[in-house]
Order: sequence, then C-alpha cells, then structure tokens
Amino acid sequence: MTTHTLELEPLLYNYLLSLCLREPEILTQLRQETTQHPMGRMQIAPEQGQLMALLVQLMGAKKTLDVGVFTGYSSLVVALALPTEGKVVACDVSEEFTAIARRYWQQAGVADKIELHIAPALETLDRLLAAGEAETFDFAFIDADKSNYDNYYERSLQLVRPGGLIAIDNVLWSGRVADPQVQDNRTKKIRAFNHKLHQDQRVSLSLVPIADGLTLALKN
Ligand SMILES: C[S@@+](CC[C@H](N)C(=O)[O-])C[C@H]1O[C@@H](n2cnc3c(N)ncnc32)[C@H](O)[C@@H]1O
Repeated sequence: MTTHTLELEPLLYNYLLSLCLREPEILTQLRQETTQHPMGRMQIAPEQGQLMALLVQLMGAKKTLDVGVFTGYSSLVVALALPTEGKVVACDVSEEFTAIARRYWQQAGVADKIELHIAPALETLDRLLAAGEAETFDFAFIDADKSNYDNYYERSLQLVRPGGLIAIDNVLWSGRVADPQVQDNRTKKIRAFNHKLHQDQRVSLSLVPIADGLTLALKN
C-alpha cells in the first residue's frame, strides 16, 4: 500500500525520490496507471520496490513469493531483479486486478518468470508446502489481507530456506498501530503481529520505516 515514506515533508520526499529512484519505464507506466485506479493506494511505494529489488539482488535470489499482487508492482519489480531462470510465485484472489498485472508482466518480458495462483493465498501456500516446496524459496513478500498476516508469515517461514528473507508490508499502518485510541480489528492484528515478531527468535529482524513500514525477517 502506498504511503509516503514516514511523514517526510513533500519537499524532502521529492528530493529523496529524485536522487534515489531508478525506476524502469515499465514500472513508471504501471505506477501511473495504478494511481488512476480506485484502489490505487494499495500499490507499494516505488522507493520500497527499489529496496526490495536490491535485497533480492543482494541475496542472489532465484525463487520468490508475492502474497498480494494487485496490479503487479511488487511482483514486477522483483521479477525484473531476478536472473533469467528466476521465478515468482504470485498469489491473489482477484482476476480483475491481476489482469492489469499480467499485461505489464507481458510488456516487461517477464511473464514466463511469474506463476500466478488465483485462490486465497493461504490455500496456495498450503498447497506449496504439501507439494514439498518447504525451504525452497529465497524471498517472500507479504502484502495481502492483514487479518491473515500471521498465517502468511508462518507459512512463509516454512517455505523460505535458512538465510531466506520475509518482507512484510504496512507494519506501521499509517501510524495507527502506535495510537492506543485505535482499536479496530485490522490495527489490533498488525499490532499483535509486530509484538510477536519482536519476540520471535527464529528470525533476525529489522523494521524499516520506509513507506508504510516494512519488516524484514531473516530466517535463522
Ligand atoms: C495491498 S494489495 C497488494 C499490492 C501489491 N503488492 C503491489 O505491489 O501493488 C493487496 C492484494 O491482496 C489481495 N488479497 C486480499 N485477500 C486475499 C487473499 N485471501 N488471498 C490472496 N490475495 C488476497 C487483494 O486482491 C489485493 O490485490
């Protein structure tokens, strides 16, 4: 979901973008088209996408998970950073949103790297585990329905190899997690999830205050 990095003043945020962003034209086109979409705010921020691409490159990742595709920014930015033989297993429930993603994957020439599963992500992740794919993934990005974050995290923790990375989006939830007055279910779920990860000795942890907050959990 797009939120400007932290509460940066627009002047500083635009400065940051102007000096850090190296967004390929195809991603700029996708971002601009998605901005016009009624649900466009669900798209990740471009500086966050660039960080994810850098992490994938740094790890030499080949096999990745994208939980929550929408119009395809996160899957496309990762697919572009993968080697030719790389693969993204992408999960979403919406044919309508992912039709846009598919169009951009084709245009970018990475459609054959991306395997889209239209089904509740939990079912897809369980099918991957049942098919013996535990510990075969290098990287997972979690950005679907917040009520299932813990389930997606637990499945991803089984699916990534030791030394694999799980990135979880929206963990700062526009600041609502820090406001004790906010007690809706989604906020409470994210808050509880953040507490759990803080204690979770199975991973090394960093909560990166980029966009809407991106937790990085490295499987020990
Ligand atoms: C925040 S958007 C993902 C944004 C995307 N990562 C990007 O870079 O633009 C969340 C997506 O999760 C999908 N979603 C919601 N519930 C889901 C579920 N149970 N299983 C799989 N996908 C789901 C929605 O259809 C939506 O496309």
